[in-house]
Amino acid sequence: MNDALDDQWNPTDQDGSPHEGGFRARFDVTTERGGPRYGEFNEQVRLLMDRVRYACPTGELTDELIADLKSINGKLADVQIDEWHTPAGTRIDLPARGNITVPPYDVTDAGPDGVTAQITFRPYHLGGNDAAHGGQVAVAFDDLGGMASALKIQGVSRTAYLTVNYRSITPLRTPLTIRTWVENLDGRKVYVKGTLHEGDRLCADLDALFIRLKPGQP
Ligand SMILES: CCCCCCCC(=O)SCCNC(=O)CCNC(=O)[C@H](O)C(C)(C)COP(=O)(O)OP(=O)(O)OC[C@H]1O[C@@H](n2cnc3c(N)ncnc32)[C@H](O)[C@@H]1OP(=O)(O)O
Repeated sequence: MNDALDDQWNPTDQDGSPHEGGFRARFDVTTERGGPRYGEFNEQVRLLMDRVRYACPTGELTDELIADLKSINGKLADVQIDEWHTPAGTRIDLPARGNITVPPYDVTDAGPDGVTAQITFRPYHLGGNDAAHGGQVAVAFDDLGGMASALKIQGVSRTAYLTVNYRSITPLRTPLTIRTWVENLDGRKVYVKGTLHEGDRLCADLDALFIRLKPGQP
């Protein structure tokens, strides 16, 4: 990868400190970065992906959309910073902490005993036949399984394995309940379980292992 590309994907850290490992033990969460309408901005991006997923534009409209998107991407190119200071991932007041790459969830309960959240898979999370893509269900379990691990060990861990059993169809556009909790701790090994329900119906369950990172471990 050349230097220009490397800079594009790894913008310089704002405070110049070296990365402390796979995830930083501490980074500032916020309700302010991106401004008071950042949540609305997130929603527009999600809506864009919903519309793109089901759109069949004419060639002329595709030309117009490319021009519009180039303009938007140009504006965003001017405000790139490192991952530790972006609103996406640190805006704790927004669904999925403002991270549009994760299916939007709202945490309703979180602590050392586990995490409960309401999650809604969007139209753009389509796998097929109006059901959620299995990989998107795994993304949700990874994010919230990682959160359960972090809250239990009060530290950072990485996913070693993540097994998802798909028990029944996971619907789109429907509020679902997702739960994750630490089942067992064995040294650095954090065994996490999880469930995804529509009402009483089990859609999927999780069996995962997270490993607590050693100081400085990438
Ligand atoms: C709040 C926000 C949450 C966001 C959560 C998002 C989480 C993520 O997506 S992380 C990204 C995906 N994961 C990765 O990229 C991880 C890549 N893998 C790695 O970095 C390393 O393999 C890592 C860190 C998992 C383990 O490596 P290392 O720290 O050297 O540990 P290592 O000594 O190999 O293993 C520790 C123990 O775990 C066990 N172990 C490690 N991997 C596995 C595995 N896949 N299956 C079973 N056991 C395993 C080892 O056998 C060992 O056991 P014991 O202590 O009994 O001998």
